[in-house]
Parts: sequence; C-alpha cells; structure tokens
Amino acid sequence: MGTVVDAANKEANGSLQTEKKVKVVFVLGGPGSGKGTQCANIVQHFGYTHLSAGDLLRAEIKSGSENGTMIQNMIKEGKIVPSEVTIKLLQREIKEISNDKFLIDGFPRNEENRAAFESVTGIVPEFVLFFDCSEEEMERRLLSRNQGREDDNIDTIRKRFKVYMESSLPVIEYYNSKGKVRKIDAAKPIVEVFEAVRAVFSPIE
Ligand SMILES: Nc1ncnc2c1ncn2[C@@H]1O[C@H](COP(=O)(O)OP(=O)(O)OP(=O)(O)O)[C@@H](O)[C@H]1O
Ligand SMILES: Nc1ccn([C@@H]2O[C@H](COP(=O)(O)O)[C@@H](O)[C@H]2O)c(=O)n1
Ligand SMILES: [Mg+2]
Repeated sequence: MGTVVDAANKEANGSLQTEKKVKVVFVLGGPGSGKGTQCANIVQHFGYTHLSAGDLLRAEIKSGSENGTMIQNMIKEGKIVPSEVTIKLLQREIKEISNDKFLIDGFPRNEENRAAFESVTGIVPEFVLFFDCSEEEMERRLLSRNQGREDDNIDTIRKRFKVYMESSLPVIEYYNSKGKVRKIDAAKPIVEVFEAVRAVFSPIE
C-alpha cells in the first residue's frame, strides 16, 4: 500500500496530514496492445478503478484548460506530456475517488514520469502488468480502432512506437529488474488475454 498526502490539508494543519492508503497497479505496453480493453475487464472482475493517463489528458483538452493546446500538440506528435501535468491529473482522481485500488494505464511512460510520480506521491506500484505485443499487430489494431482519436493515423502511430521503444520500454525494464513485472502475451484474442490477466489478479484478491 502507498499513501497520498493531501498537500492542501498539510499546509492548513501544519504537521497534521490526511493520508489515503492506496494499492496501485501500473498497466503498461505499446500503443494498441490492449491496455484499455483489459482494464475494463479487470474493473468488472476485481473492483479496481481504471485511470488512463491518456484519457485524463484528452479530457483536460476538452475542458478548455490552459494546458489544453500544449497537451493536444504533444499528443498529435506522440510526445510525452511533462510529468507535473499528468501527475496532477492522476493525483486528483486518486484523492477524489473513494476506492483504494487503482489501475494506472499508460503511466509511467518515461523515466521522468516514473521518478516524479514516486517522489510526489510516495506510491510504489504493487506490480506492473505488461502487455507484450508485436508492432505489426498493434499497428493493425490502431488503424482499425475507429474511436476518432487524432493520434490513430500512421504518421503519429510511428512516432508513438518510437517513443515507446526509446522511453517506455526502459521503464518496464527498470521494474523488471525489481521483480515487479507480470508479462502477458497480448497478441492473443481478447478472451485469452483476459484469462492470463485473471491468473495474475486472482492470487492477490
Ligand atoms: N487481444 C486483442 N485482439 C484483437 N483486438 C484487440 C485486442 N485487444 C484490444 N483490441 C482492439 O485493439 C484496439 C486497441 O485496444 P486498446 O484501446 O485497448 O489499446 P491500448 O493499449 O489502450 O491503446 P492506446 O495505448 O493507444 O490507448 C481496440 O480497437 C480494441 O478493441
Ligand atoms: N503518461 C502519459 C500517457 C499518455 N500521454 C500522451 O497521450 C497519448 C495517448 O496515450 P494513450 O495511453 O491513450 O495511448 C500519448 O501518445 C502521449 O502523447 C502522455 O504524454 N503521458
Ligand atoms: Mg488506451
């Protein structure tokens, strides 16, 4: 279990801190590997709350936030938004939602994300669920996703794959060196992938 310190409360009350104990699982894997699809299944069967960093950033654009244009440009280019922006959005959700079990999907995406989240929140993930899938299959899925995402075009998809290889895989390797990675063969059909996911979550329930 990690803790989130309520900074505003800490300020108002001096040393008095309000803390919320939470269990966090990071859900990582390449673009189109099936993170969102499987998170929906985990929510249904194991009672976690799903927080997708990408979804939170897209909602921030829609909300008309002052960071909206910057975020939109980064997403179009497949680049990683500065950690402070994404962490603020994640922290707000973790504090406001009454659940104590969270799947954090698509985060941390690079070393900066990883280190900043750990130092700001003090949360260490229980484990990392890693969806392993070939680029060929991920590209096929993204090009037929049809959800109107501005980054599901071949130019941006190639940029996202490059960022994934160069910046995100090293984070997965970092957690692997700590024995925290649960690797799933994500190239299989959805139902079979979930059977493997279920086997990871069942023993900890
Ligand atoms: N195992 C699977 N087999 C075939 N298609 C799949 C599988 N898992 C997911 N899909 C489909 O692939 C597309 C991408 O899946 P999903 O949105 O879950 O990926 P993601 O990892 O969240 O991607 P992103 O990082 O871009 O958000 C969706 O259209 C989804 O229905
Ligand atoms: N930690 C993150 C997560 C996402 N982004 C940006 O959002 C894009 C879409 O993310 P998905 O997980 O929904 O595929 C991604 O390509 C990044 O531009 C981010 O900056 N940081
Ligand atoms: Mg997704």
